[in-house]
Amino acid sequence: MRKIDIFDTTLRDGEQTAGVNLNAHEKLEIARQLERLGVDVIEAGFPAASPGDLAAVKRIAEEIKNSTVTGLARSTQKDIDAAWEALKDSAEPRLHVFLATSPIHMTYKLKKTPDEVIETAVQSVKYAKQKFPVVQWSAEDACRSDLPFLAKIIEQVIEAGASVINLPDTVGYRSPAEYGQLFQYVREQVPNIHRAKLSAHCHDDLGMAVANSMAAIENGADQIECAINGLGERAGNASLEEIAVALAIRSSFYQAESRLELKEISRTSSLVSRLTGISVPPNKAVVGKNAFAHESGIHQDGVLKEKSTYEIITPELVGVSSNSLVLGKHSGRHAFRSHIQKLGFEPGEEQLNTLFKEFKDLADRKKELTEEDILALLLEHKIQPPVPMYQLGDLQVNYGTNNIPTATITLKAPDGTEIQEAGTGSGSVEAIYNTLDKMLPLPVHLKDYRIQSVGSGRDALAQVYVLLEYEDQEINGSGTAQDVLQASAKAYVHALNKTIMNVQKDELVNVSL
Ligand SMILES: CC(=O)SCCNC(=O)CCNC(=O)[C@H](O)C(C)(C)COP(=O)(O)OP(=O)(O)OC[C@H]1O[C@@H](n2cnc3c(N)ncnc32)[C@H](O)[C@@H]1OP(=O)(O)O
Ligand SMILES: CC(C)C(=O)C(=O)O
Ligand SMILES: [Mg+2]
Repeated sequence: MRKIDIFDTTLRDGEQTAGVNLNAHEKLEIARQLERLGVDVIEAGFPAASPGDLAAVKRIAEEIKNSTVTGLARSTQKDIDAAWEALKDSAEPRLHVFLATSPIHMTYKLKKTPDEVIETAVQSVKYAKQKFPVVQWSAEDACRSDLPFLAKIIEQVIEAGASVINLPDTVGYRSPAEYGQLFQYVREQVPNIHRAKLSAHCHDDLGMAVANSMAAIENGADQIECAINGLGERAGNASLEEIAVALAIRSSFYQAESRLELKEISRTSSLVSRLTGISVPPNKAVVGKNAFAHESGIHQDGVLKEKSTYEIITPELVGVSSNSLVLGKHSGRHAFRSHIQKLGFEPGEEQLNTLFKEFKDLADRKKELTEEDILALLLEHKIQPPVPMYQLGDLQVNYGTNNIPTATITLKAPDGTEIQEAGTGSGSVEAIYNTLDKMLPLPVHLKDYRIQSVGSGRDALAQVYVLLEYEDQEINGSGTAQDVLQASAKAYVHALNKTIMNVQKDELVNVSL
């Protein structure tokens, strides 16, 4: 199996996404997460761009030790000096220096002849090599360059000391087959290419950045440059998460793998989305909120019977706790039954048919069915969850920046008696959950906690979902209230009630219609 180096450019090309501007603190936070993700190289910025970017790259280079840190520079002494200033204290100082090689760029942008471009490239690599042990050289717009000229300049920059050669598809122009051929051509026509690693850097203007990167791997690329959530100039770069998972799932086809900690992917994507302000489209592969959501009845039935029928990636692989079966107008009876069973309801076959018909009618009228809608449907039909149920009574939470958060809770037991308890936690929600654990001691473990608003506006309801682990089962609970702490308590009590019901399953009484 070949090892592919993952070169992350979220903090450089990714930051070139229109509207994105990260400060040094935010960049450092992302760099730490990229290190946890296990990327081989972090391109932390463009030190000559601004004093702020130089300082950010310097901070990252000083702190990050398990990934190599690099920075970009034009082929000028000033840019290379700025990069050295930023990177000299990193574990293995590495420069990324570039110069355009296509006739369009050389003529109109650089206003240089091809010979002048070769001379500039060679001089910049030689200058960089006096400082940096590792120099990566990029032929900007390689994909629209004259091939013999490209081979000639690559040979000379390797001679000058470059040990990584990048062939960027700067404007996202090539098809996968063509991009693969470019790698083959360079490998065959550049006599000293064995002295360098070959790198791919693809843009998504025609939606082919990931496919092109994979084609480069098939044709001998050793390193792939990519960005979290596919961020980058214009339509963005190849997205790291898609390449990483494609390599993991299809490693036998590509005969290659990365060293990434894939379970960090979801967390990394969320962090980058939060700090850049660029949200991830729901249908985005691997990290979109729908990537593991099944909506249609036939798929849901398949997944309930055997997940691999419709899942080639397990959610756990990339750090997502579980898949989800979304109830909507395309859902079928199997998913509907499974959903209401998880809510603690056990309707008979006839009840199920009536409920399912009403559910379909409702789904035709509403875009998205919430858990509250389903509960309302069940209660309308007087299908009661089996007893016993504990009900949340009084809830009081004491919180102050200098105090230990304390919760005092009253629960109404199924026999009508009231129990009261107080407890503390490191935050208000934890104080509530620690108190409830004291009141209803069960060997449960909180696996997931999510909060969202129902609708928008300052008066929107808070909806909390919790997922508890009890022995080998997962039990969810939900609660809705105007106040987030009350919704949190309700969700936990809901899940604890369902856990108790599971414990006492034999004694359960189903109330019929
Ligand atoms: C494909 C890519 O993603 S390349 C990276 C793109 N990223 C960025 O540009 C972000 C950071 N850039 C910046 O902050 C600024 O552009 C700076 C500080 C680098 C330069 O700013 P300025 O000096 O004001 O120049 P400006 O950006 O307007 O123009 C670019 C100049 O660099 C030249 N240039 C472009 N690429 C290179 C290169 N690889 N090597 C040397 N010179 C280059 C251009 O020809 C132009 O030169 P000119 O002024 O003689 O016409
Ligand atoms: C600087 C280079 C590598 C680049 O971002 C590109 O060509 O797209
Ligand atoms: Mg780029």
